Amino acid sequence: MDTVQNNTIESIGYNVYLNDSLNELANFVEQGNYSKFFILTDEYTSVHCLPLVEEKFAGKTYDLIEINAGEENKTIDFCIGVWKMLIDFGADRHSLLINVGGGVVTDLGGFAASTFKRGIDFVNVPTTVLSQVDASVGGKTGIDMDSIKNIIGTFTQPKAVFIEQAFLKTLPSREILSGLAEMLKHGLIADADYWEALKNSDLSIPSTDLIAQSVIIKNRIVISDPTEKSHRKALNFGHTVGHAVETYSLDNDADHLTHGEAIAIGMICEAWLSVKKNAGLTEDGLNDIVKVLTRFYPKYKVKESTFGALIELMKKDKKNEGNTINCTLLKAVGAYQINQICTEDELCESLKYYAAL
Ligand SMILES: NC(=O)c1ccc[n+]([C@@H]2O[C@H](COP(=O)([O-])OP(=O)(O)OC[C@H]3O[C@@H](n4cnc5c(N)ncnc54)[C@H](O)[C@@H]3O)[C@@H](O)[C@H]2O)c1
Ligand SMILES: O=C(O)C(=O)C[C@@H](O)[C@H](O)[C@H](O)COP(=O)(O)O
Ligand SMILES: [Zn+2]
Repeated sequence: MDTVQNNTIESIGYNVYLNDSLNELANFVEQGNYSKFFILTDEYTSVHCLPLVEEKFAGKTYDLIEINAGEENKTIDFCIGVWKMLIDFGADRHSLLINVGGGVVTDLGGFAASTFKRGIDFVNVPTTVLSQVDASVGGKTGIDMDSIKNIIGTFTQPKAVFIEQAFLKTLPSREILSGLAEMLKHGLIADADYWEALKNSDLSIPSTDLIAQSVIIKNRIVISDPTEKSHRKALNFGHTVGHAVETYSLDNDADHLTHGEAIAIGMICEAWLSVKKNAGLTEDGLNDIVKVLTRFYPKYKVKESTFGALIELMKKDKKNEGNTINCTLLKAVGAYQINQICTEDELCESLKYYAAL
């Protein structure tokens, strides 16, 4: 479970396949006893990634469902579109949905499948770094609504995940960096050696070994707490502030932040809070985190006039209980503390710290 064996990582009732994984997909499709196959893509993955998947379909028929690319389309409207297509194409309960894309496709596709006819099987073929190391694994499915990230969703595990490094050749470098933010998060919450390795690696296209290390860290945490009652909140480090900044940017900037860019900002703020609130992280640890994250990610202008709106968004975070804002902080590089209540003033101070860097 904690290692890669035969290019496979075992999760909760399903396997994550690495290397040669599209042949595993072909086997899965061949042996699965499914009545119909559906492939979900977005407008770019249908061009760049679908051909590689199609090669493995060798004669099997499938129906293609395509959504518009981008976070702004991770909505109920596109989900309804997917449900309608499933109905029109005659999907039954023995159908399989194959999500080929980044986190938007795997989140929305997983949600559509987990609710269609009360749930049909789905598998993920993640095509971005972010979806390979994070979104495709662990069973969080969902869509955004009313400017709240992932507010509607389910915990439903895929039947398998097929990670193929070849997809990353066409991925823009900004998207590679977006996924790197979640990899760095995995180091920060759980593995200081991995954090060091990432700092010193060529990350233009992350190696399958680094991707596997991230999946192992995420998978270990998910297995311990699949529905986020406690320790899974570790995977949300950087996301209290990060999701607020991401949503704000989505609603206000023409060229909005990627998920990873926003989480990088959130990780700086929440690392600062970790020191400020004596969670354990040292000043040196904070400086190291800031140095690394500001090297990878361009500075984003967070204006003080937006702090109020950002706090309102943080109040809607799913980790909160009652009226408090609940963060995951760092005990050290490689160790976390969940359920750390932060006041609005503290959160504003952390944003000021980021803004002044
Ligand atoms: N469920 C989870 O556990 C989880 C974890 C992390 C993030 N997420 C969610 O994932 C989403 C972000 O996912 P993402 O970063 O993959 O973004 P994304 O799905 O929007 O993909 C980014 C862009 O890359 C394009 N693309 C995808 N693969 C490509 C390829 N191989 N070549 C060329 N272009 C390609 C897409 O069309 C899109 O334009 C967010 O909604 C986030 O909330 C979910
Ligand atoms: O898998 C998890 O658990 C995570 O929190 C991973 C995050 O990187 C991811 O962005 C997730 O979608 C956030 O979930 P949410 O419950 O905060 O919406
Ligand atoms: Zn994330």
